[in-house]
Amino acid sequence: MVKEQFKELDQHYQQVGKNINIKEEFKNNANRFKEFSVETKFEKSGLFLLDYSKNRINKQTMGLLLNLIDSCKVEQFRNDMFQGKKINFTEDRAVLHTALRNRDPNAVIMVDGENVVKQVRNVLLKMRSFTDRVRSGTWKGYSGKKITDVVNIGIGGSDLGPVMVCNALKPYANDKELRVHFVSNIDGTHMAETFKVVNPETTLFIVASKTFTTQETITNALTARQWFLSNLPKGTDEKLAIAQHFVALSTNEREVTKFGILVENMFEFWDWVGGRYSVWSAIGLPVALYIGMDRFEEFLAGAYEMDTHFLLAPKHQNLPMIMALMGVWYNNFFGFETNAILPYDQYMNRFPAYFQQGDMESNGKYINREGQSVDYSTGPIIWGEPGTNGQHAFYQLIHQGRKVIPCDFIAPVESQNPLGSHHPILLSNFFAQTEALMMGKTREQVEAELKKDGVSAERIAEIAPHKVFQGNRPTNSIMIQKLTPHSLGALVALYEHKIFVQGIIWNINSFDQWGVELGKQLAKSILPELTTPGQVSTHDSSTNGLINFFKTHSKL
Ligand SMILES: O=P(O)(O)OC[C@H]1O[C@H](O)[C@H](O)[C@@H](O)[C@@H]1O
Repeated sequence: MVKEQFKELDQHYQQVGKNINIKEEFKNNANRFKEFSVETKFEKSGLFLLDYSKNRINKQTMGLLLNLIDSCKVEQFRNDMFQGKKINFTEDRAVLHTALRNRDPNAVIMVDGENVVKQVRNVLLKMRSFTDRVRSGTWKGYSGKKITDVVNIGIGGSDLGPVMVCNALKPYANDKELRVHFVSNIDGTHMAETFKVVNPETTLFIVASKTFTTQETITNALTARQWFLSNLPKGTDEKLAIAQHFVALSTNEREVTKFGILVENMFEFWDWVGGRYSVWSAIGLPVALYIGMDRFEEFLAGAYEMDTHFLLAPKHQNLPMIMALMGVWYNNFFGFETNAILPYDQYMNRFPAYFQQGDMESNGKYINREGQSVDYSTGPIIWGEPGTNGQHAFYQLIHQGRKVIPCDFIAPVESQNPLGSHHPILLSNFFAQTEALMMGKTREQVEAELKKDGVSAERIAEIAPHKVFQGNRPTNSIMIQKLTPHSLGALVALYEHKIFVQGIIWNINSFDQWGVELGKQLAKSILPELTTPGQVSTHDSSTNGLINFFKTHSKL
């Protein structure tokens, strides 16, 4: 099906696209930046600039790419999603992270006969009352002391979002008053290292799990409970102490109660919230505790601004649509397999990792909506690190490697910490990198430079080829005014919708994650084999060999 829509683009790629040289395009078109950039000012999130002019596109490419929005019915699917239709059909679920951040006081979104907006707002009120009490110190630990540390126990979508946002919005928190810690890995080290730095008297544990059956999270939570109880002074009421120190974020009330957490200490969300889209739900509680509920709601409001833009902006000015189309162009025509996300803001250090899950779990699929294998490429490999650290690590390959890596450069105009000239230096690197990647450096330029430095002709012949840069390496540049709760919300929503548009174009369901299940099932069957005596012979010889090596040499 998609092949049909790709036909014209494929022809264009063969005849024109694959030979586009961005540098030449700039030479021939003084208006290129204007034509291939979108500048918009959101009321609350402030300025957003997407410069996509340093891509291997021309006007015709853009026209054909934009046609995909119509031919793949992106707008219809988008509207279905916002209205709560069950577009996640393999799980028979609506996909409504947009309802979590809908700020319209009169909004009504019905799922199975219930107005979900009402449910969302009730939980937000409960979160507000709780966070206010914890932050002000009215909520007390078992010994009557104020909570100083929050430990979030969760994994995947129940971890990465809060981690990323707490890091990004650190300037809005007060670490002297309240610190947040995240434990995700089943490796006992993660929990053990956290125990070292918190005091049970003043620590609040949040057990965050949509299903409340995830092995890692439940094991970590049981360990935390045991540690907590073993530290209680004799004679303390254990049930009461647990109620003061353990809360749950989940859709599964039965399992939460079974664990021993009171329903009144459970913050609910629903099956129409995908794990990797859940930071906007009760899963955001650690964020709300860390920066306060007002700021958390600003984060929601920023996303709502991007949602509205995604719904209303014409496609040629629609930020998520344009970003999605750039990705499709490289993924499906040039065959570029990865996409680097490079935030030039230290606070955004977990942003690439967050969208590794967001993108790769959503679009890492080879079965289309009709249940057939696709014969074109789908979700890209997402990776990245903050600039300028990445520059001193892996940019060599981006500049001179055999693989072409389309990159997203992201930076705020204003720094949260404008120490001396740090910010201009940081941004000069951002601008220089995107320019260098596109312009490259010719043999002539290299030779002229070396000659000027007095290098001998013989030596020039020897080293010049190594210093040549082909250029023509594509980048998107995204600039915002400042990293605030609002603008972060908008940025995250921008990427979420980019992923959505790509999933529609690739005709896949971006909202299930069956691929994660197989390993989980196998691990469950292997666990008892590790603790029963004797050699294992039920697997392939490699897996048997590994298990038996472990059994022979471990002290279990
Ligand atoms: O929130 P939970 O139910 O504990 O799930 C945590 C994670 O588990 C799975 O591995 C899924 O692939 C993720 O999408 C999910 O975020």
